[in-house]
Amino acid sequence: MGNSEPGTPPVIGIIGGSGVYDIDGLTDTEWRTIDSPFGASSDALLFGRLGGQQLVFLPRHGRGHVQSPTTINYRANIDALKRAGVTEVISVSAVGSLKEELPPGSFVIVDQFIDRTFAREKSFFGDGLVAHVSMAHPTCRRLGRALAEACSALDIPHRVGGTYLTMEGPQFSTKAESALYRSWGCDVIGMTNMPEAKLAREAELCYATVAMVTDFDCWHPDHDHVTVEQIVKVLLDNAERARTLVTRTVPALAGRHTSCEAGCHRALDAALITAPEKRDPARLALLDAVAGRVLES
Ligand SMILES: CSC[C@H]1O[C@H](OP(=O)(O)O)[C@H](O)[C@@H]1O
Ligand SMILES: Nc1ncnc2[nH]cnc12
Repeated sequence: MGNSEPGTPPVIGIIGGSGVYDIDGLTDTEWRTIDSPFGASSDALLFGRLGGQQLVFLPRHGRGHVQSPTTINYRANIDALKRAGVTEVISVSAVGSLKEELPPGSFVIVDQFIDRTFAREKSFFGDGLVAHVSMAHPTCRRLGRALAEACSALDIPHRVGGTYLTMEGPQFSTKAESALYRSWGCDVIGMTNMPEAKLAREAELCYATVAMVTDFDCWHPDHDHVTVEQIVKVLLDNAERARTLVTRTVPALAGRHTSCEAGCHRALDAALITAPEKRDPARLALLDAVAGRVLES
């Protein structure tokens, strides 16, 4: 089960988005299904090693891209990663650009989100055990720094920091929506990173997203609408660079000997509000992995 106490070695989880259905260069690989009380994860998890580092990969939409952004079981995915021992999660995602200066091919190390999704389970907690975690800084600055350094070393055009608007989908935005999100100052748009980032925080996992721009959405005067065909053309090259980026980033994360300096591994310290004697045993049983650290003490 997940363990992020000081001194425990990191286990890096990679959630691969559109176009990223495997990771190159892993040794000792095994696809393993992890049972979760929250249901079925998008696919089995690929366990392996990269150099000396233990790594667990999950294709967000399943191999062959069979799950839509709305039907992905985000809770099962994060719970399964936690049960697999993962301590930090790198999310790789295709996005549309809402800024002229972020053309297709650019990478953004996202540090903020706006959540416009409305048809998804967004919390592990609820009646019987209520918790409120901070989402002021939704990504881990340490993971973000490692990703940015790897982008620089690989000469990948990238921006450090940016706001990712999560829409419900699966249809792309209307022009009016795209203009609205631009007026809010958002940088990129996608359909998956919420509630994923919220759930990673509740599960006390470090989380950072590398967003790979595939298109200009539909606001751009020279790009009247988005199509999957256009996206896939850019996606294949982006996905190849993302795999290289992950390979380069993972060794930099291997040397952590204390729990995350940004506090991700202690997100539940001040989050539970339900009185101990009022907690629902059925809810507690679901939370053995996600909240075991704070429930056992
Ligand atoms: C294939 S384009 C739309 C699809 O791609 C993004 O998914 P992911 O974040 O998993 O790369 C976007 O959010 C949509 O789900
Ligand atoms: N324009 C866009 N809108 C939403 N999700 C996307 N994923 C890739 N491009 C996108």
